[in-house]
Amino acid sequence: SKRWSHVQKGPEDPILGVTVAFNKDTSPSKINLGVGAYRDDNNKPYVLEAVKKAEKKIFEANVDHEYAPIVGVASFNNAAAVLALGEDNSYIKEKKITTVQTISGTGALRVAAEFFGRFLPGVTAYVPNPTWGNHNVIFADSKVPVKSYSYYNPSNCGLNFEGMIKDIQAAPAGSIILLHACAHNPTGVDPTHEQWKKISQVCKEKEHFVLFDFAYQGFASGSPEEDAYAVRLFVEDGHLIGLCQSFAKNFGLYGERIGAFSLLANSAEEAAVLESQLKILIRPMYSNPPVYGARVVSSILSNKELTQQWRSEVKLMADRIIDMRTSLVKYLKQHGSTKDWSHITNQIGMFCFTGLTPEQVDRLASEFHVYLTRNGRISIAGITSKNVEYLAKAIHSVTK
Ligand SMILES: Cc1ncc(COP(=O)(O)O)c(CN[C@@H](CCC(=O)O)C(=O)O)c1O
Repeated sequence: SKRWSHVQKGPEDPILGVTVAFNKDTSPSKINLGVGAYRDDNNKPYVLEAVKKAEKKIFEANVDHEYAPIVGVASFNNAAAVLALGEDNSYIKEKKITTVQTISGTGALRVAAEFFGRFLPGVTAYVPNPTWGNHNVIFADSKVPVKSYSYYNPSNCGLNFEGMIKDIQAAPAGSIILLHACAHNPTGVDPTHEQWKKISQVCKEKEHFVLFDFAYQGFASGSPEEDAYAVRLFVEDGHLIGLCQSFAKNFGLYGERIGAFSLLANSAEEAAVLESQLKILIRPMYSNPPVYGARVVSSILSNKELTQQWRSEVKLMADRIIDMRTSLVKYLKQHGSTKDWSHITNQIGMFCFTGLTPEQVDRLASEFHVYLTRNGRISIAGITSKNVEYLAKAIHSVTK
């Protein structure tokens, strides 16, 4: 039959497609700097000890496999909100917040976007330029108009703060402003504390709705509290924020698809109304979320020792990333590069926006078997003490 003959073959995803190309490469010196997934110094995925201990407890508890509620595992939802907002947050204490478990961070963003499409009709979402590629598509597929605000300054590989403020001020009052809470993807450039205060003030003046994408808590600086600085500042300043959380990177639970979406409200009654509509939205989308990842995260965060173990491990991951940044710059200099690579160590989190052109990126793949996204973003986690010198030589070769 000709039923599907009109369907066109689509392109690979710009990020996940890099792994497809990497897997096809047979060179022993190939390096994958594409997908933002942590690897240890042996380039292996890292299963946290805290996760292994939690899994043992879950196994020994002989749990069943019944459905979770539409909103997910309650103990996880509460733990996720407490981790982001803090133990003594008044919205949590007064139940002026609704949190639903989602299919990881992507699912949190999609549920949020679908909710805005229904209840903020015609309101435009503003995302940073550049941002995680999926942001634009998630809003577009949810029928939420999406535009960009200036964010990155290519001339110094830093923040275009003036441009960001100007664009946020120029957006129609009450727009949706998406902010990366920490470890901006793809640039690795975060506002300073002072700049966050100004951004908060401008969003308040314009009565914008602020949606935080919080995909790397603990992973950026090594401190979950430091990484929550912007989120907690905005709540302090009175913003009733939306919050999308991913537990993929900071708990190493990528494939378990564990995330959360929270909305702060004026009252417990309003929070309950919002939750009722979130349930109506989720039910026909995926009905209810998978329980395993929620059980692992809530087992860890409800246990002092496991939480302490997690904190030390997320700091270990963050510190290794920071070490690789320093090491890459050292070898670039050692191998004769005279360019300014200070942005590699100034930037924070999983990614570095190198400034490499698409043509230089193509050469790294074809001549040196080094794979990264064409916008010049590298996932630092793909760098190890064994391949960092080879990488530095390759980057120097294509940039000299
Ligand atoms: C800012 C941001 N938000 C949300 C997500 C969604 O992560 P979940 O796995 O759905 O929780 C990512 C993951 N971005 C990484 C991982 C690969 C991908 O999904 O693109 C990346 O950009 O490489 C992200 O970087």
